[in-house]
Amino acid sequence: MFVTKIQISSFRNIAAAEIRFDRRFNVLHGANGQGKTSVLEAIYLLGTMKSFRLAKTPDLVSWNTPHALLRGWAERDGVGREIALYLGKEGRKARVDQKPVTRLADFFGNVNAVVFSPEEIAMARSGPDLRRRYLDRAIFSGDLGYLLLHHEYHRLLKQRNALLKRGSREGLDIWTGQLAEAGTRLMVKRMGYLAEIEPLVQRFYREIAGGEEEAGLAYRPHLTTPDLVSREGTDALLALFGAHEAEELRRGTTVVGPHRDDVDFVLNGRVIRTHGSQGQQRSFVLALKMAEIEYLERLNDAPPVLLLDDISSELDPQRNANLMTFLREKRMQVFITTTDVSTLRLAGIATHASFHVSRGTVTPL
Ligand SMILES: Nc1ncnc2c1ncn2[C@@H]1O[C@H](COP(=O)(O)OP(=O)(O)OP(=O)(O)O)[C@@H](O)[C@H]1O
Repeated sequence: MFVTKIQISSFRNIAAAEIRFDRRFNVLHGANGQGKTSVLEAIYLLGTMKSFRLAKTPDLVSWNTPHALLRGWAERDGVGREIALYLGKEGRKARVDQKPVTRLADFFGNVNAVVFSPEEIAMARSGPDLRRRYLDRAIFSGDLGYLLLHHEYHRLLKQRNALLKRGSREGLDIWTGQLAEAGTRLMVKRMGYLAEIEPLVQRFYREIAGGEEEAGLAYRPHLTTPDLVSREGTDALLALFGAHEAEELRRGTTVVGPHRDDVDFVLNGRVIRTHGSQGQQRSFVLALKMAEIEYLERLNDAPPVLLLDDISSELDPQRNANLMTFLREKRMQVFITTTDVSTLRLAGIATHASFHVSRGTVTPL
């Protein structure tokens, strides 16, 4: 899977750019705030319709312009696709090969992208929201059914919350039943994904950090346990909703459920959020990203593209070297931003393209 070219107009601080990429390594360098991350963000949007910086559409459109347009040319198994994404007042509209996208399945899968950025490293020490968002994003990228299920769960949650806000018990059981059903399927998928990637995380963690520490991923469904969720069908969630119904009616919102789940990153049985050093936290997230790449490669028979946003400042020379070895072996397309090219170790990478980014202008070197 490769992105061969991208055209950007009126996006963030980039008025207009056309960039032809190398199929292996692409280095974007320049000072802070010049637009490097915006190029990665544009590639990610063409793959997922979402910003990895969690930005809303108006944040993405250049100030004082009505809309932004992104176009990308991607290639997978020798088949080329042209993907276009319009960002404007009416929201986001996509076309693939000039045809409007009516089914999400026609859009997703053309560009699978994995991001590794300082914000991702922060999730090892943050509250549950970032880890849950990471988990959801990682599952979406290989499973469109999960994306649809996630939408369904949140649609039901909104409806149920509207009812709770009115303080009405009428019809509540029906929404509760549907929410428990969608929620349980969501939780089972989360568990399945974590079980698949845990051995990969263990392997990569050992390769990065050396030593005998055992990395683990412990799913923490909100106020229940994984074994209850898998054993009892929807009973575990129904029991939770039942136990909290009075509180939910009082507060006018659904207080339990998978929208509050967490996943613990664990080393030798200890949660690294509270017990890990910064070095362990960084190694862990790096191992997690490598596992995500390996998983997607197995699933699609092709590795995703990797967006590395300014990570050399986060990784020490040894971890940087381990990452580069992994990338050399993977033969995947990589986009990397940096303020300092000297920190990159590109030796052994057969080809690469470099671009200088300054005030929203991208110049090939
Ligand atoms: N909607 C927008 N319209 C115009 N400019 C914007 C918009 N949103 C952000 N900017 C500006 O665009 C620039 C883009 O920064 P970006 O994050 O891409 O830079 P960067 O080169 O990756 O920097 P850093 O190394 O600090 O991450 C910033 O200076 C920001 O103020």
